[in-house]
Amino acid sequence: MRRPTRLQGPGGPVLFTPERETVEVAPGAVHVPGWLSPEEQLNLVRRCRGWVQGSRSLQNRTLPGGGVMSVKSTVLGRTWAEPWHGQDHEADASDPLPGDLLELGQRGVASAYGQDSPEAASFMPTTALINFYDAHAHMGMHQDLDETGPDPIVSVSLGDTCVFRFGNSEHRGPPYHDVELHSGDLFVFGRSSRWAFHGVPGVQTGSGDPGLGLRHGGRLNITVRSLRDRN
Ligand SMILES: O=C(O)CCC(=O)C(=O)O
Ligand SMILES: [Fe+2]
Repeated sequence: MRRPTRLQGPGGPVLFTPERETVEVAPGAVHVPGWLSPEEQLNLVRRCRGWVQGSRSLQNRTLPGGGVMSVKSTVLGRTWAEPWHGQDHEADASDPLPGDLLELGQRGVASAYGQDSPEAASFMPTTALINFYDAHAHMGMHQDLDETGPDPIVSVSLGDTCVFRFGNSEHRGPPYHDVELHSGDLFVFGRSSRWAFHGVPGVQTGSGDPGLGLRHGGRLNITVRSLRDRN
């Protein structure tokens, strides 16, 4: 877990960042750097390529207020009751979450909160959201409110490094922590941080390993979630 990471500036020198260690950024919000091995990252990128075909292609979604997101997204597994932000396939409550993602989510919770934690025993994810960030994409501060239950959100990063802004549960302004998420990092937020505002102000273009196979660079983010019935 404690290994130094290297950051390649676009066309610039290789910068050495300090050792990165697991940090509980706020109660219940845990950053685990270097969680996935390079091989696991490569496999996950390959799997993502298969998952985002056809009606599940990555698209710039329209927000309920009419704005178009700069991030391209798709959802796998169980979807929200209403067609999701312009998702063009019918919501299907029986869609199974791919087994690799179910297992990824459960492993993530166990790594962040401990194998013996209540969350590790009970987390049964139903849904995964895949986000793709190109050089110009960002995500504004928001709460993840679509899942009504208290289950944690499990987030995995692949490709370019980003700044993940993790705020408070009251409003979208400061105080917040800016956390660098590198390829292979895990970030889990639940418990009293479950409703914290968070966002991605930007990605460091070209910082990802070209060997990952993201043809034009960019960042993939997978969040594994548990969608409960609203009533
Ligand atoms: O890209 C990320 O790291 C965060 C994504 C996110 O917050 C979301 O999809 O709700
Ligand atoms: Fe979110």
